Amino acid sequence: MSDILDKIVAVKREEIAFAAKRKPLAAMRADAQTRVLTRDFIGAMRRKIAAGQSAVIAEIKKASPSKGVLREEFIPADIAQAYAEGDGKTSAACLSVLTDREFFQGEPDFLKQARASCELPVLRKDFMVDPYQVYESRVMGADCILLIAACLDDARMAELEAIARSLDMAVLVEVHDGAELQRALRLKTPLIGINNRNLRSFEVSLDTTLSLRQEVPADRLLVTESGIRMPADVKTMRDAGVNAFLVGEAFMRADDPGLALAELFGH
Ligand SMILES: O=P(O)(O)OC[C@@H](O)[C@@H](O)c1c[nH]c2ccccc12
Repeated sequence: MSDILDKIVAVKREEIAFAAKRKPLAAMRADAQTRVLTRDFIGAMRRKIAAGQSAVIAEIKKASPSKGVLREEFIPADIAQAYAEGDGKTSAACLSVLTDREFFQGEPDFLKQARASCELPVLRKDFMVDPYQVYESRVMGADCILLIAACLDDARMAELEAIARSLDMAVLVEVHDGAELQRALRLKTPLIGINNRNLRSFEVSLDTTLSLRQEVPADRLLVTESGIRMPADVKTMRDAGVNAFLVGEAFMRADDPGLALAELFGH
């Protein structure tokens, strides 16, 4: 267990084994297959961009392993509504909800509550390593899942993507370096996230996106993730042709996350 990512993955495997005792894979899969209608995650992003706006995936995250608790009063339904409304002019395209308990103090119920309180498509933000979690995501109500390239080999990544697609969920594949990006580009999904935060050291640098962006083909939708805090950060990205963002902490620390979003992205 050399670093935090290995530790997280180990905990995930334990959680999956435990959950599968109560509800076996076959039952979870069958349940997932009865669910109807996801919300169009990629469409919601593209619509914002087509309107000349930034496509913001606004995150609902109580705590993080690097920063601890980010927000004391934490009511996912209220935060989701605030994001969906913004200031009436500038608002979120989609939501991201942390469901990991151990490291981010998240819960599956947070996703359900957030999704029920608005019309935005929702990304389940967790560490996917097993098909079980993909079926479970669909049962939770997720419209999109995150696949972190650093946690997955090629075969597993493609397998999890195929399951997500078969269940009508979108996939955001997350990378942090050129090698991971090349692996991600072999998937079918157009949604490529470049995480400015190194998940092993927690160091954040917006140069991660700026230096990798040219390697992302124009038919993919590049999402810059983490460390976006100021209007100047947004401008730097937009000037570089990056129009999609995943933002958490800057909103979680604000009294009104929806107004904070409008302040950061309204221009
Ligand atoms: O809070 P920030 O710096 O705005 O970052 C949001 C998001 O990118 C970050 O929460 C994140 C990106 N990839 C992840 C993978 C797992 C957990 C969390 C993340």
